[in-house]
Amino acid sequence: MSHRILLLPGDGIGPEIVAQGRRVLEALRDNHGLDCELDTAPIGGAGYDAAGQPLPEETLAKAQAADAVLLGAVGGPRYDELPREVRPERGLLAIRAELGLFGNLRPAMLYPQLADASALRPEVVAGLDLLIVRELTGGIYFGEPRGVRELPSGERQGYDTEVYSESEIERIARLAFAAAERRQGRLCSVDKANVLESSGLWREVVERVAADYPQIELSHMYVDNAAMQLVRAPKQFDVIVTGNMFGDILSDCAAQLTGSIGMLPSASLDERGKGLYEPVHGSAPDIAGQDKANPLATILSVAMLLRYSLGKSEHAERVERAVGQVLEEGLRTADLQGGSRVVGTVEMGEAVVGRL
Ligand SMILES: NC(=O)c1ccc[n+]([C@@H]2O[C@H](COP(=O)([O-])OP(=O)(O)OC[C@H]3O[C@@H](n4cnc5c(N)ncnc54)[C@H](O)[C@@H]3O)[C@@H](O)[C@H]2O)c1
Ligand SMILES: CC(C)[C@H](C(=O)O)[C@@H](O)C(=O)O
Ligand SMILES: [Mg+2]
Repeated sequence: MSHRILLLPGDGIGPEIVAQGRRVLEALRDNHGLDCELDTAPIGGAGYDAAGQPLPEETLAKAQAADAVLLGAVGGPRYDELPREVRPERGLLAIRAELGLFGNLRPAMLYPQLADASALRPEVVAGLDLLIVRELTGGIYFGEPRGVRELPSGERQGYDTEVYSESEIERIARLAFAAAERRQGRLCSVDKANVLESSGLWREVVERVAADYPQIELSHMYVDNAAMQLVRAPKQFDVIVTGNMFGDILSDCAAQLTGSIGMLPSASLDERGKGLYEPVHGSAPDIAGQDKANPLATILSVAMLLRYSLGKSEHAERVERAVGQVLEEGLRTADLQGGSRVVGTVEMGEAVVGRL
């Protein structure tokens, strides 16, 4: 059966890095028996330019029909002054919501070859392997009401609403407990239960779900402490489960532990395991169009796509091994310290393809 994979390059460095992800898929198809068909559609600013909407209807229809989606990144200064409902970021939020992608897996793993590329001392990060499970379709990103209103004084006030229902908390908790079962068996739930009502309920529901996973060691941590602990002693974590906004922030923080945000892949999954895969980083307008972007987060997202949506773990391991090998050989894009040779986006992609 041929697997239908939809590519959504997006904006900024998105097209450059997705082009390298595409080459990896094509090489697996042509040389390693991966049966797949690739299609492309616009999203974000590119969607707005093509169809006046950050998530054109045709793009959504193609995504719904695909077995898996690979996305680059969206957004950029050209679009920052648009009304909020047509901003590129809204397209990304809409596709996550429309496809029901509530479970966002963001692994942060340090390749041993990058131990000296981290902003932290090698002994603090050596062997780092943690997984952030971020709730992706709820919380303050989607809560109503929100807007900007005028107070009686005439002053304007912006407001958003953090909301989590029991069922939303329960399903992300179950995903995280199941992930911890396949790993080291430790789960840390991150919240702000000392202040927020929604976090109080979050903690209560996570505790309730824990009864079904007696073999998992569950702990709770406030988000401010979690940010500090991630930098102080990141190896204490196995799996972290948290809400949408806390997960967004903590995953950028965890990215830097691995050497660069250009190294972090992610998978966003629905109830049945269908998924969208994307690097954790954004469209990096400061380096777009210069062949400087690190394509490895996107290529590692391809590996996650192969493993989770296509059930092709051997192909996934082949990709991950090839990434390890190019790093071992000393190749580095400019965002990564160390190594013996700085290469551009295209050359890094070619090198990975050459080691598959
Ligand atoms: N998933 C997404 O599509 C996504 C995620 C985050 C931000 N954004 C959007 O991207 C735009 C820029 O946001 P930002 O600057 O806050 O975050 P960013 O992640 O795009 O960039 C932050 C810094 O990291 C660098 N960087 C990011 N990815 C890199 C890569 N692959 N290789 C080398 N360096 C890399 C950039 O050059 C920049 O210095 C905004 O419009 C934002 O909304 C999109
Ligand atoms: C661009 C933005 C909507 C997005 C988010 O906040 O979820 C990004 O930062 C991410 O981490 O995927
Ligand atoms: Mg983010």
